[in-house]
Amino acid sequence: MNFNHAGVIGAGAWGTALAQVAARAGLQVTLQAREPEVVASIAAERENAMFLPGVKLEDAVTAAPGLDALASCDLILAVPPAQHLRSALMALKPHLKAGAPVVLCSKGVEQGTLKLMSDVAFEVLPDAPIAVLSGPSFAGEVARGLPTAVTLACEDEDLGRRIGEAIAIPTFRPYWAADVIGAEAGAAVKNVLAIACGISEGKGLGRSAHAALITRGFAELTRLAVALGGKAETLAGLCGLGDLVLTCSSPQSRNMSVGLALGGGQTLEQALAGKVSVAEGVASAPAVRALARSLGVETPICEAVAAILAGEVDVDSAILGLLSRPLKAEA
Ligand SMILES: NC(=O)c1ccc[n+]([C@@H]2O[C@H](COP(=O)([O-])OP(=O)(O)OC[C@H]3O[C@@H](n4cnc5c(N)ncnc54)[C@H](O)[C@@H]3O)[C@@H](O)[C@H]2O)c1
Ligand SMILES: O=P(O)(O)OC[C@H](O)CO
Repeated sequence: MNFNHAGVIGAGAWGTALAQVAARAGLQVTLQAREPEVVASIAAERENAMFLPGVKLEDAVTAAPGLDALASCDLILAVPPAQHLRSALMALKPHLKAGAPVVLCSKGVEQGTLKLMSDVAFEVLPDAPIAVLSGPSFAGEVARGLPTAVTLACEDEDLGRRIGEAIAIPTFRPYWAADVIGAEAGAAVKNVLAIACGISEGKGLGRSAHAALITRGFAELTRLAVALGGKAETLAGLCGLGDLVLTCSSPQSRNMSVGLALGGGQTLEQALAGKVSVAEGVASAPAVRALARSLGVETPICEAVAAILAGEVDVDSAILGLLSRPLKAEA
């Protein structure tokens, strides 16, 4: 089956950037937007002024308010915030074309159930082929045509390859993989670690601390992913190390910027005030902590972030706690 018409659920920054990529790859694209003003601004100005201002959208991108508009799509890109994926897929279900693959692009763990995005999708859409797209990719950069590469994970590797080829353009290079769980675990945990790196930066702890945090964070991320059934080699790729390095290294990251604000002395409420964009690590941190504990996996950095966000500990005490941990072998 060739893909001709992509439907994108969620016209936030990333949904809009992916719509742009798919259109540049030659697909017709229907972009479902919850906000009437987003539908209107795309129709009138060819721009998503609310979530991705300054990017002129390709003619092949059409915005629509309802998921019924995706009924003829042969490829779905699901891009709502992670905590809303379940409700979005339930709303999609009556309109989903038989056999159309659903590519999960949200990064997080569902609160309450502690499920990865693919577990949620398998529950809601048991008959749909599922894939995961993840990797180092800031929406603004991708939409402006700056280059990157991502992981396209699908248990059916031939389908993963065909989806990857359908949406690839020279500046957006999907590499396929079979390890869906590894790809998703990397995506969810890196957002929590980016908050930690932001805090370190906001407190002025220096470049050495930053590098040490990324490295020990990568060890946590890999341990948890492997305990969930992922492969360590997947986490060494774009959806793990690649995305971790990006998100932990730039204030363009919403997650890192929340950490920067916390490290600079703001409360979580102040750090999130006035933001239209989602910082997924805030919602995922308690879920990642609970998931790791349930599996007996040590994740001290994620634990510290979850405790700070929950107001259980202040930033300075959390840092002291991490620096006072017993010394141990590195590997
Ligand atoms: N922005 C990026 O650079 C980027 C890159 C890769 C992956 N992602 C992931 O993509 C997902 C979406 O992020 P984004 O940056 O596009 O979002 P965004 O912050 O730009 O926009 C928020 C989105 O949430 C939607 N929304 C708000 N409340 C909702 C609800 N109750 N139900 C359903 N949708 C609701 C809005 O309509 C909007 O589409 C996240 O999981 C994020 O981690 C983002
Ligand atoms: O802005 P963030 O922190 O949500 O990160 C965006 C992307 O996930 C980076 O790959």
